[in-house]
Amino acid sequence: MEGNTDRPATKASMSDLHVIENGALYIENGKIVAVGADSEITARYQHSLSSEQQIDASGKVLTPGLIDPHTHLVHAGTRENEYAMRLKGQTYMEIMEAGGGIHATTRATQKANHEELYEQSKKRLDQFLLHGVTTLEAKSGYGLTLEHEMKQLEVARQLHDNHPVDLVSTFMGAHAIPIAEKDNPENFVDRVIQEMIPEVAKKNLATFNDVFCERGVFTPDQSRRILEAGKEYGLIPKIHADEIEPYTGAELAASVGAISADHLLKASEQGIKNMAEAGVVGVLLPGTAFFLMAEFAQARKIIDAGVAVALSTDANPGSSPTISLSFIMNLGCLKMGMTPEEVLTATTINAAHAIGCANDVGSLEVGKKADVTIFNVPNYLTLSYQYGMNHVDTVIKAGKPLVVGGQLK
Ligand SMILES: N=CN[C@@H](CCC(=O)O)C(=O)O
Ligand SMILES: [Zn+2]
Repeated sequence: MEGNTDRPATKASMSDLHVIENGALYIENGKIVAVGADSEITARYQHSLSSEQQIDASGKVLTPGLIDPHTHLVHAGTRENEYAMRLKGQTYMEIMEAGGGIHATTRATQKANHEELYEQSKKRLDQFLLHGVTTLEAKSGYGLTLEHEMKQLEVARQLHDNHPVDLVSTFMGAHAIPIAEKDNPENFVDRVIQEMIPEVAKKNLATFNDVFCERGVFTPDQSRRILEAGKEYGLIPKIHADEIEPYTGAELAASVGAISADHLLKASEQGIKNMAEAGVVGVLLPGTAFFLMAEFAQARKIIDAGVAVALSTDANPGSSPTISLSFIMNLGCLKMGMTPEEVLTATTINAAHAIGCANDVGSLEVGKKADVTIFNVPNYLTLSYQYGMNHVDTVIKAGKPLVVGGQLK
C-alpha cells in the first residue's frame, strides 16, 4: 500500500493497492526504512536483528495502521434508551428536539469531571487500538460552553500525550444549539465565534473546526460564519454535511475550502461535483446510516464523480456506537457499492488526507511512521468479507508492538 501521499486517491487510483505478496518491512527508530520482497529485505537486514525483534507474519496481511478520520471519542455516557425509542418509531431528530440526543450526551459530558471523561474515553481508545486503529480524529461538541468544550479538548490532548494512539483534535462547539438558547441561536453562534474559537486557538487545542450544518441545527449561513471565523484563527474547516436532509452542506464545504465534508447521505449532485473540483475529501460514515436505519450515502456515485472518499466509524453514543472500522469496511462494500480495494484506501491513505496527516502515516512507505496493523487473514479480501469479527493480530505503533496475538501488550 503505497502512493497517493501528495494528494488523496480518487477514481481508479482508489483501487490501486500495490500489494506485495510475500513482502517484508524493516523498521528503525519508529520509521519504515525498507519495504519490499521478503527475500530481499530479509537478506539485507536480518543479521542486524535479534529473534525478538522479528515478527513472523506468514499467512497474514499487513496494512498501514488504520486511520479513523471522524470520531466523537471524548464523551460521557451512553444512549441505549434512545435506541429503544427509535426502534419504536421516534426519529433521531425528534429525540434531539425533545431535549435528548446530542443534548443528553452534553448533560452527561458537562457533569463528568476531567478524570471521569478521560477514563471513559481511554477505554474506547484502547478498543480502537485493539481493532487496528493507530491514528484517529476526535471532536469536541458535547460541552457547548467554553468551559466544557475546553475540558473535552484537554482530555483529547492528554490522551494524545499519554496513549500510543495519535489523536488529531477538532473543535465542534457548533454541534448543537443549547436548549436554553433555542430561541436565539444567533447569540450562541456569536459565542462560538467570539468566545470559544479564539480560546481554542490560543491554547492550540484543535487543528480543525467542524459544524453540524443541518435543518434545525446550524443553517448554511451560520455554518459559513463559524467556519470563516475559525479560518482567521488557523482552524481548518470540516462539515457534518447533508446527513438528514439535502441542505447544501457539500456546496458549502467546497466554497469555504473545507478539508472534508462528512456524512453526505443526502448530498446533491452539484455539491458532489463542487467537492471534486475543490479537492474536498468525502468522509462517509455508513455506521450512521446503518444505525439510524437511513439510506446510505451513494459512495459509488461520489467516487465516480472524482471525490476522494474516506471511511470512518463516526464513533458516538447516538448515531453510531461502534469502534469497528472493519465493520465499516463491510458496510462500505455491501451497502455503498465500494470494492474491497476502495474500502482499504478509504481507511488508510484517504483517511489520513481527511485529517491532514498523509505525510506521516496512511501508507507503508519508506520514511513514514512505522504504524502497521497485521490481520490474521490469508488475503485482504477477507477483511471486508467476514463481518462482525476482529481479525487484528498485531498492531505496531511507531515501531512498537502494542497489540500482540489480538491482546493489548
Ligand atoms: N450528526 C451529528 N453528530 C454526530 C452524532 C452525535 C450524537 O448523536 O451524539 C454524528 O456525526 O452522527
Ligand atoms: Zn460526527
